[in-house]
Formats: sequence, structure tokens, C-alpha cells
Amino acid sequence: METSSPRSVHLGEWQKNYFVVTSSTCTPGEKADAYREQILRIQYECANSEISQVCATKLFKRYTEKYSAIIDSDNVETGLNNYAKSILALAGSQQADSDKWQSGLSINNVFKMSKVQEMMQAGKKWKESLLKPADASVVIGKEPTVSELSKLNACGGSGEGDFLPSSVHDRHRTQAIPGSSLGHSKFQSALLPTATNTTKTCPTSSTPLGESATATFHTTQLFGNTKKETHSFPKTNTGPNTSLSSLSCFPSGCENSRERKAFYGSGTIDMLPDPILSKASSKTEDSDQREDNSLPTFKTAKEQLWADQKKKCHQSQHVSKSSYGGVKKSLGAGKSRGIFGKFVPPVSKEDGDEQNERVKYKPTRAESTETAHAIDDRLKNVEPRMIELITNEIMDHGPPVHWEDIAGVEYAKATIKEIVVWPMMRPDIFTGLRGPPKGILLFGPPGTGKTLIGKCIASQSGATFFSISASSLTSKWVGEGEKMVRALFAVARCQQPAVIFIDEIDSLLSQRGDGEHESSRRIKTEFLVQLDGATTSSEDRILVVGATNRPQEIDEAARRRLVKRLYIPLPEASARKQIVVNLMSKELCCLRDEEIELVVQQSDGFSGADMTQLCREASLGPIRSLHTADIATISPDQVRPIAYIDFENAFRTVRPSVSPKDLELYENWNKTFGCGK
Ligand SMILES: Nc1ncnc2c1ncn2[C@@H]1O[C@H](COP(=O)(O)OP(=O)(O)OP(=O)(O)O)[C@@H](O)[C@H]1O
Ligand SMILES: [Mg+2]
Repeated sequence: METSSPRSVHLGEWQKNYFVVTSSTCTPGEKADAYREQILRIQYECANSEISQVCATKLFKRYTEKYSAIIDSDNVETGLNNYAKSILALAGSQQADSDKWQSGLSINNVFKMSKVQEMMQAGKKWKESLLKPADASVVIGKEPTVSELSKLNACGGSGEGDFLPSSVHDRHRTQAIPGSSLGHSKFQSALLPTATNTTKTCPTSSTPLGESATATFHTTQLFGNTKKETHSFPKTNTGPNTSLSSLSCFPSGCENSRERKAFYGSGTIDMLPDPILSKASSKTEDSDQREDNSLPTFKTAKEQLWADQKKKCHQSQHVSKSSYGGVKKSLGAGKSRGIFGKFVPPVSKEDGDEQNERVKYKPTRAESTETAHAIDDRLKNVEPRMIELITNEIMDHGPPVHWEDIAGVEYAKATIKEIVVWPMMRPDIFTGLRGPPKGILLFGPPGTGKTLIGKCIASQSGATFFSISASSLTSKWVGEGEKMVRALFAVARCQQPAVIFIDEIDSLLSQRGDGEHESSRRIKTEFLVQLDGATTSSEDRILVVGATNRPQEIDEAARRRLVKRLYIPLPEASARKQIVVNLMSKELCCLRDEEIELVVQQSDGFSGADMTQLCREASLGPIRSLHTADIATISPDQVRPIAYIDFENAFRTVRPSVSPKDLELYENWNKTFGCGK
């Protein structure tokens, strides 16, 4: 018996597909199927590292264009009209479709559509409680096949309101037909069984008026009682465009080729449906048994891969919501890019008010394309896993911080604005000698706002922001820290302008000693090499910002590269006052001005963090003054305001965390190496 390696099987499939797409006897539908298969295969092979990312990107682009050309063509001979016809034939003959069509239109091959995703979510939720129908083509809670979607879309798409009588329209809505504008929850509620037999009429498109065809959908009640619904859809000639939009694999709104290409390029395509689910849904014909989902199901490697990828996509989407300013700056233009998404310069987003508020440098279109091509090369030696790690764990997350949130440190703030913000805004002015320094060191006692400044740079600079704690490089990715450093700089280079913020940089760049561990020595060396590259290259717009409260431990080679060393001292009286006023303005407080002054005087030597702790402690005063029994019943507005007495009490427990001796060390180091006035 002949056996073949997986690679030769793939090759065979490529060849077969190539024959299909070049053959003159193939229908456009078959060609489109073949292109789509190729696209999926590219994605799969790249995910399996069988082909390089560069190669995958090229192939992907090529096949996407070819696929789009078929979808877009108005020509009956070469365009998608055949698709429409076949879909209608499908609708007419229910299950009498060809094998080709079934494979081409299986949910496996659907690119991400929001409605499909919604259906899948709903399907997932209900899957476990479903009975498999004997001869159902659409099962409640089961994921519909694409042919079903298309049928349904054809009658329930964006144009449904145009030709449905309102009663039918409403009833139709309650069936949560995909493609309608219903949300997920509505869909779910529609899944609840009813005892009625309804016959629904819905127009299909691209057929002459007056003709009618009937598409039958059988639905199954959740707990055993089978319900059968027949939807009879009178056809309406809505023209080829309608059919295209309703039948295409793209989200509504992506009607033209440019939008479709943008859709592909956006990385949305990476979020393919789960073949495991689609497999489950394809089994519906032969069993009446309830699926026992409590048993572990066998998954092939491919299925597992899809499942993992899908999970990751969801995770990164979730992360994006919490990123600074509500904008996720990821490797792929603000959304989970996946391995196929194009790289997009970090500040090129065109919309979003919040984003517009941020100072940003917008590369030209030519620059973008240039970057996209250059990126592939620069990342070709970087493991995709590392890129993903960097995207998920190192890129910025967290609420936005504004300059006003940082009390005091006016000199440091002004310098940072000059070094970071303006050059990002006007790279054309900050050239030559005016070119910004590429390395900054923020040093000072603990709790003075160094990390806060880093977060502020993240949200205000408009650059792609990578934030990493040096200790995580040495401990979290044991043995991989060195690779991680290299990958971090490579990704940053692709995402220029970029800021790499390294908190606790002393633990990464401490002076080399005899007892030093080999791996941390290698990380440090790699970091210095990368830092050197980033700081000496005039083209790279990467700024490295390090923060430390132990500046004296930093290796002199690293110190030299971090040219702008800014002292972040303990807050002065005015800054301490600002912190108290800021924090108290958010609480119910009855401090008079002179009392605030007293608090400020008494807190001499406190760091910003100490001040915050003092305010926290004081804010608990009103609660502590309550009787224990009252705490369970008292309403929030009955709690008295924070008063000066609470601060007096707080001073008894909160003490300055920085000793005068330590302070002297910082002052001395600042005098020797600092760049402040
Ligand atoms: N200048 C400041 N203005 C307002 N709040 C401050 C300031 N400095 C510190 N804080 C408060 O103290 C908290 C801790 O500050 P941050 O983590 O930035 O200190 P740090 O300098 O990075 O300390 P470490 O050296 O220990 O890492 C902040 O979250 C903030 O609440
Ligand atoms: Mg810190």
C-alpha cells in the first residue's frame, strides 16, 4: 500500500487545486472554492511552520486577490453569478446539492463573519442540550452550514425590511436568522422551543419575480419533541449585487473589493470557525440521540490548533479593550492580527476620538506599505510564539494616565515631553543634532512616580508602547530571556515609533560580577547589543526608557547608552498638596485649606506612594469611627466626610519610606550622573 508523507499529500493537494484554478472548464464557483481552499491551506501550513511567514503572506495576498476577482466580477461567465445560481439551486432542492458545493460551503471554509461568530457562540452554548434531528438541515442551537447561512441571509439579510410584511418580519426576526441585525441574546431567546408549526415566507434573491421556491428548514425542540418549521420564501429579483452581498463570505458592508481586501488584511480572516463544532453539526442527519458532551471528545491536531488559535484570538481581543486609551496597539492595527494580518504602523488609525486626542505621527500610505514589506524580513528570524508573547504580555495594558496625574517632577515631565512627545509629533523637525536621545533613565527613590511616568508616556506619546519588567526577563522566561530581548527589539523596530519601557532596569543591567548567572549575563549582553543598535541607528525611532531606584547598580556600559538620566525626586510641598487635593476630590471630604497645608507640612519626606497611602489610611477614618454593628446596615451617604482628624490618625501609622541616608545617595548619584538642572 502506498503511503505518503504529510508534505507530499499537501503538495498533491496544491497541485490538484492549481489544476482546478487554471483549468478553463471549471466554473467560477469551483475556482472560488479552490482559491478559498488554498487560502485556508496557507494559513494552516504557516501555523504548522511548514511554510515561512513571508511565503505565507505572499501566497495569501495572491490568492486573496484572485478570490476577490471572482467574487467581484459581474461577468456571468467568470463571476459570482454562478455562486448565486448554485445557492438558489441549493435552496430549491434542499439537499440535492453537489458534493463540491457542500465542501465549498461547509462552515470549515467560512471566513470570519460577525454573524457567523454569533451563531457559533450560540451554537456552542446550546450544543450540549441538543438532540440530533433525523433529517434536519438547520438545527436549533446547532451551527448552520454556510449554505444555510446563505439561504437565510438571502432572505434575512440587510434588506429584509424592504420586502417583508411587518408581521412576517417580526416572526422572522424571532427565528434569529443569521444575517439579520439581531444580537446574540435575541438569537438565544429565539432558540427556546415553541409548539407551533410556522410557515414563513421569505424572498430569495436573483430570481425573477413571480417564481417561487421553497426552502425547508427543520428545527428540533430542545428536549425531545421535534418541531418542524417550513419557511417558504418567495423570490424577489433584487439583482446581482444583493445576491453578492448576501451570499459572500464577507461581513455586511464589505461589498466592494477594496473593503474585502481590507477585511482580509485586517487579520479577521484568522478567526476561522471551529472545525470541531462544524463537524458536530454535520452529523445531524443520522442520529436522534442527545450528544453526550460530557465525554471527552477526540480532537485531531488540526482541530486542536484551530481551537487554540480561536481561543487566543478571543483573549487578545479581550485585552484590546483594556489597553490604554481604549486602543490596543498590537502588531496588527489594533486588533488581534494573528499570523496573517498585515503589520500596520502603530499610530495610523484613522478614526476613534480618543485616539485623535493623542499626539500621533501618521505615516503616509507609501510608508505603510514599505513598512509592511520590511517587517516581514525583520521578523523572519523571530519565533512566532515570541511575537505573540510580546503582543499579549508586553504591549501596553491599563487605564490611561495623564500628565496632570503626576504631581510635581515638572522638569522631568518637560524633558520627557521634549524627548518623546514632540519628536513623535514632528519627526521632520527633530532631525540631525536635534534628534531625540534614544535612551532615558528615570531614577530616584521608590514610590516617586517612575512607573507612573512610564504609563503616562504610553498613553500620551502615541508610540507603540512595550512595557516589561526586567525581572520577568530574568525569571519568567527562564532560558529564553535573551531571545525575548531580541524579539522585543525586532517587533519594536517593526512598530516604530516605539517606546520600550523597562521597569527595574537595574536587575537587568546590574554591573557584571563573578557570581553572576550565565543566563542573566547573556540577557544583559543581548540587551546591550540591542540597545546599542537602537540608540545608534539614526533611522530607528525606538526609545528605551529604563526606571530604577538603584541607579548605582547599573552597569556603566548601560549607563552610557541611557544618555538622558532624569532624577525623579521625592515630591515637594506643592506636589504633595496636589496629590492630596487630587485624591480627596474624589471622596467626600471636609478638609479646609489650612488643614491641607498642615497635612502637607507634616508629610515632609513622604514619597508620592507614601502620600497615597496616607490618604488611603485617612479615608478609612470615618469608617473606623462607626460602631461595628452599624457597618452592616449603614448606607454610604450616612458615612461622615473625611476630616483633618483622620489625617492626624493616619500620620501615626504611615511613615516615610525613604530614609534621609538613602536620599543622600540619590542626590549624590544625580550630581554625578544625572542630567537634571
Ligand atoms: N508624582 C506622583 N504623583 C501622583 N502620584 C504618585 C506620584 N508618585 C507616586 N505616586 C503614587 O504612588 C504610586 C506608586 O508610584 P510608582 O509605582 O510610579 O513609583 P516608582 O517610582 O515606580 O517606585 P519604585 O521605584 O518602587 O518602582 C503610584 O501609583 C501613585 O499612586
Ligand atoms: Mg516602579
